[in-house]
Amino acid sequence: METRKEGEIEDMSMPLSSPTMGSMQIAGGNGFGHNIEFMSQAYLRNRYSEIDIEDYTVYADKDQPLPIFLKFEDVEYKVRNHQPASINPVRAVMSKLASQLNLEQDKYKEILKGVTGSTSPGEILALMGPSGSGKTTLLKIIGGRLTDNVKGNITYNDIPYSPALKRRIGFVTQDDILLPQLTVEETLVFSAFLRLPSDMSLQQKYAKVEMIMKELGLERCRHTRIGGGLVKGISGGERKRTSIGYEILVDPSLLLLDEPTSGLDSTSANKLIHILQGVAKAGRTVITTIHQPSSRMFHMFDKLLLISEGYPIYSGKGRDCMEYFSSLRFIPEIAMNPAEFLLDLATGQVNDISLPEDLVASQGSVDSERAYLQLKYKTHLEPKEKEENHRSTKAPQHLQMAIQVKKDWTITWWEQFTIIMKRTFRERRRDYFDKLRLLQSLGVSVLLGLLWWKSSAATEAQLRDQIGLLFYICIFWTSSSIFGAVYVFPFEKVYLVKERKADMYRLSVYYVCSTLCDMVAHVLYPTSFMLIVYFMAGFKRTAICFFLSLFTILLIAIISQGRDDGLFVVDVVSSHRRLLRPAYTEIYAVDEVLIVHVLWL
Ligand SMILES: Nc1ncnc2c1ncn2[C@@H]1O[C@H](COP(=O)(O)OP(=O)(O)OP(=O)(O)O)[C@@H](O)[C@H]1O
Repeated sequence: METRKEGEIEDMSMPLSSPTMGSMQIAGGNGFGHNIEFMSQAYLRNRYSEIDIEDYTVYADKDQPLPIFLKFEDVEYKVRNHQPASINPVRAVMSKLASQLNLEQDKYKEILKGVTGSTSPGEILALMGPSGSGKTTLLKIIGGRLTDNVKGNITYNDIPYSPALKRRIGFVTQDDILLPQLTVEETLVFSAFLRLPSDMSLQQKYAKVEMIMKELGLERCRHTRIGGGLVKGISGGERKRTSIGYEILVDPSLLLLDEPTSGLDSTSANKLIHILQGVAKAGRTVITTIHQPSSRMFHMFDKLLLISEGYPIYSGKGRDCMEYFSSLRFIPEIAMNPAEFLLDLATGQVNDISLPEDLVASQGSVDSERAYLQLKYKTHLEPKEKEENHRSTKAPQHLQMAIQVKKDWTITWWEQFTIIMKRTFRERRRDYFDKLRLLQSLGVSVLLGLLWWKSSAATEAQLRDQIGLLFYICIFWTSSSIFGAVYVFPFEKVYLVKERKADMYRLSVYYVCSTLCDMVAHVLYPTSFMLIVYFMAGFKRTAICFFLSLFTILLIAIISQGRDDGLFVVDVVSSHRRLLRPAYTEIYAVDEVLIVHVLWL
């Protein structure tokens, strides 16, 4: 899809009038919960079917959240069942051909089987359903993170997804991807500095972080490391709240949350949903998956989509769902939390639920109850949803255009560089000053020094001996740098992928910062190594010879590491990454040959 520059659209779409929702600027920029009241009134005036174009002129300002009216219709998604690859090339080609011609339907697993719905700014849409029903998958499709094998129609202000939307969508994933060595405060501050508009002062950005931490109850653990894996850090609930803070900090227009309340006690979960309500009422569209909300929480959702094995069985207003199911004669026989009742229906566990007579008569099994509910959804609710989607007025043209506008970077390349540089250094500094690493480097240098103790280059055989040592040193520093990158990158890959999906910074910034930061280690260790081995081995004791040798080794270490970082970065972003892998070994081989030649000369 064509993406245009912001300025062009502003000129084309409408004359800029002064914002009619003045306090929204505060909400978009600095405020968060304070002007919710005012915003909610503005949005109540502008429900989907009665969009007042004048009221939206404010979004021409790039820092304002753009209202996103989301519609999805007949969304289907399937994945290919894993099968061992055939070693017979003819069979492999046939299988590929058959799959392309759709002849192998049975080899696909259907995850979503026609989901329809819609949601508007100011609303919270809750996706409910048992584990494995397809909630996360739907959320990922809506967030533009799953695109292959997706069928159906998903529109944002009546326009299909485009990468221009990346920076308008906040996605809180189930597995909270946060850098483990940073503290909670550092995590939020770096995110604020990277993503909040440049016209906000540093104080305002700090104040916003402060406010989010207060709202989410993160003050007590602000100086605690995030942790993860073997690093001890904050609790699971605090981690979840930090992830949410990380996303809502930048006021995304569309906020998607995957199980935000998992790991929280019921009071914190309620508080969190209150916060999400505030975010929604301030003009954002919020979609959240949720497993088992308390009845209090349940009533805070504006819309509900109940999914059972990839099929929707209810969609509509949360408060109407009990009425809908009782109209179908599904009535709880004991007092039940509505969420519990809905999940029982979606899983087919209907022990304490009275069933409609026609279903009882047909000797209901678990599957027949679900099939019954799916059928009822298809006949009663789906046509209504589709009709509503089609009947509702099209989003105003300027909103349609604005959605295609790629937001400019909030800060310059240099500003991104300084922030990412600081962040990378803080994240990796423990590795750089690792005692074991230092011990290894010094140990090897002393060992080599002893083996080549006071060697001389008087005869050809002795010279060859010294060249052997030089060769060993080159190989040692090449492989050390490779392993440095191999150990760091797989861990950082998930963060890089996540942040790239949110379009947080330029890829070149990440690459330059990663390479420059690692230079700390690639200068410190080889220098101390060379200081020992050079003099113990009795190489020429002239300043020029020493510094040239040191310079060569530093160059080898830095180039090896920079090249590996580069290959890994390309590996992450390239769609032809498999083709790259054979290239790794070839590049290394050519590299080593070059190094040896340089040394010989
Ligand atoms: N790439 C894939 N390959 C095979 N199966 C997949 C793939 N992605 C998802 N699935 C399957 O699709 C189903 C739905 O997964 P999804 O993560 O959307 O469920 P969910 O409703 O979010 O579950 P939970 O509440 O446990 O997170 C699951 O059965 C899962 O195993």
